[in-house]
Amino acid sequence: MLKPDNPLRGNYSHIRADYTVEQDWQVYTAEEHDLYRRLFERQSSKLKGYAAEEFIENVHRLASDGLPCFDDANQILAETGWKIVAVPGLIPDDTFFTHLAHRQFPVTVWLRKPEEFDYIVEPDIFHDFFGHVPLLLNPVFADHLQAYGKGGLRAMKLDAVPYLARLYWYMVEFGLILTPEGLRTYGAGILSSGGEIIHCIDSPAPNRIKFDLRRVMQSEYRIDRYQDTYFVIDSFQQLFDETAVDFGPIYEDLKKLEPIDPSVVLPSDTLVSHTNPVDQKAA
Ligand SMILES: C[C@H](O)[C@H](O)[C@H]1CNc2nc(N)[nH]c(=O)c2N1
Ligand SMILES: N[C@@H](Cc1ccccc1)C(=O)O
Ligand SMILES: [Fe+2]
Repeated sequence: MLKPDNPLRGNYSHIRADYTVEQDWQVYTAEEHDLYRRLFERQSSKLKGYAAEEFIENVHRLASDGLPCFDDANQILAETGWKIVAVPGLIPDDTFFTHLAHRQFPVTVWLRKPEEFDYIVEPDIFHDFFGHVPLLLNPVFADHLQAYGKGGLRAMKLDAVPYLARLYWYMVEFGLILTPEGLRTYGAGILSSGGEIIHCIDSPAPNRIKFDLRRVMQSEYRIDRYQDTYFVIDSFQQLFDETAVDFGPIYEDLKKLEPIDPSVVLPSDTLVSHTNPVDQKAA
């Protein structure tokens, strides 16, 4: 569970039963604060015209000089009834779902190394905090994420976690949203990535398909490269409403179907084109 070469490893003297730890903010080095600052500045400069407005306004409210202090962020998050809890890395599914169901978002405490500036295989504090936390301040998205946590516990009982995990992947991590101003992203996996934030909006290569719950939950994904396919919502309210239905019968149907390859476009898919005016974008 711990990252083997994690420089903070020695400070997780106590991992609680719910996999939370103390964020020992004093332990971060000046080099780590500087690295976080550079990651933050690089990503912030790319948000305009690429990130959803709901993300941009809240990322600035949570901004700190260097690594974020979770206690400080929690003062702001009280507004939507969420809080951050510190975790040492990826935690078991049931624990993760339980935290979300209680409006607690697990944020990894350790920061990537300088040589991992552009790419990291597991979530670190930059991905988790910069990518995920701002939208916890959006009331509709915040409610969706709690419902997802409750749905996760239910999916475990129904032997359906892989279907639900695809929803998280294609929405919370890699989701696009079609706003009146143009196509934007709200997915944390994209927002914390220097390359994919531009790619997902501007590149002619990926498929951009209108959100369809069953289609998403039937679609496989790749974790080791830019996505072949992004799914596009019209609003967070749409995401909330269309996932508020009983997934039980849907899981049963999906268990009888073959998964869809992530690079495939089906005749039933509605494609969204990337037609954003260039002059709205960050330099
Ligand atoms: C299916 C489930 O949503 C997913 O695998 C979970 C598991 N544990 C996790 N643990 C952390 N810290 N962060 C995560 O995003 C996840 N994702
Ligand atoms: N409606 C889902 C729960 C859920 C809500 C929102 C997101 C994901 C899952 C169910 O019946 O299991
Ligand atoms: Fe994530």
